[in-house]
Amino acid sequence: MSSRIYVALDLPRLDDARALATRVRHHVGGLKLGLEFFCANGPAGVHAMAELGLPIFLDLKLHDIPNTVAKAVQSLASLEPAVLTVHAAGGRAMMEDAKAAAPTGTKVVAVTMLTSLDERDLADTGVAGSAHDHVVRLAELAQEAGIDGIVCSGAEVVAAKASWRDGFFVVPGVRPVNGAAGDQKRVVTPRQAADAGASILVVGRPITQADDPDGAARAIAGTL
Ligand SMILES: O=C(O)c1cc(=O)[nH]c(=O)n1[C@@H]1O[C@H](COP(=O)(O)O)[C@@H](O)[C@H]1O
Repeated sequence: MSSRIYVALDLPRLDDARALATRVRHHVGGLKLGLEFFCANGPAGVHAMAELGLPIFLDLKLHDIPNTVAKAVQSLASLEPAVLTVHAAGGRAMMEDAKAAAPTGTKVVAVTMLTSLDERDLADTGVAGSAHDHVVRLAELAQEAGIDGIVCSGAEVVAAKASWRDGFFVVPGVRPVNGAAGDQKRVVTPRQAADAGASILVVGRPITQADDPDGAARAIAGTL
């Protein structure tokens, strides 16, 4: 079985992203390309990374009116990403239209509550209640909208999965024991994410900023 670890290549330069991916490719199951990479390199950069032969997770976190998101998804369709993100806060119709516009082989997953936020941040945006309840509510909405899964922290996977057995659960905010959290607030270890039932673990800086990215990826894979 291929690794559940997707490395987040949050780098602006194509050459750097390609070099890093080439180093860690035997310890990861896919490559996640996000806003930083896409804004700098565009669709051509995604095509270039796809040549490495690993599944591409295109993390653009689309969030706009349904028509705009659907048209954006159509514009990305030729890239045929394995996974594509939208924001669950965009609502049911936006998620339905995103899924309808996506290629059949692309999993559309909705970001529920960013792992960089805690309950105080949630309150600041006018949302009362716990992170747990917020994620479970948005997971239900995503499921009703007919998309493939959600992005949430490892702490919420078990609860969200209880009513969505075949959902696809993406867990970022993953840190090895004693790893620096940085801007992430809801973190779990790779082992905790895997045990909770994550379909994919997204790991960025613990690999990309390591002195030995290859060794770091191998070590993380070895804990699963
Ligand atoms: O959608 C994501 O991938 C995502 C959602 C979320 O809630 N939190 C989150 O950190 N991410 C992404 O996951 C990656 C985490 O990177 P590191 O914190 O460096 O491991 C980044 O590329 C984020 O954009």
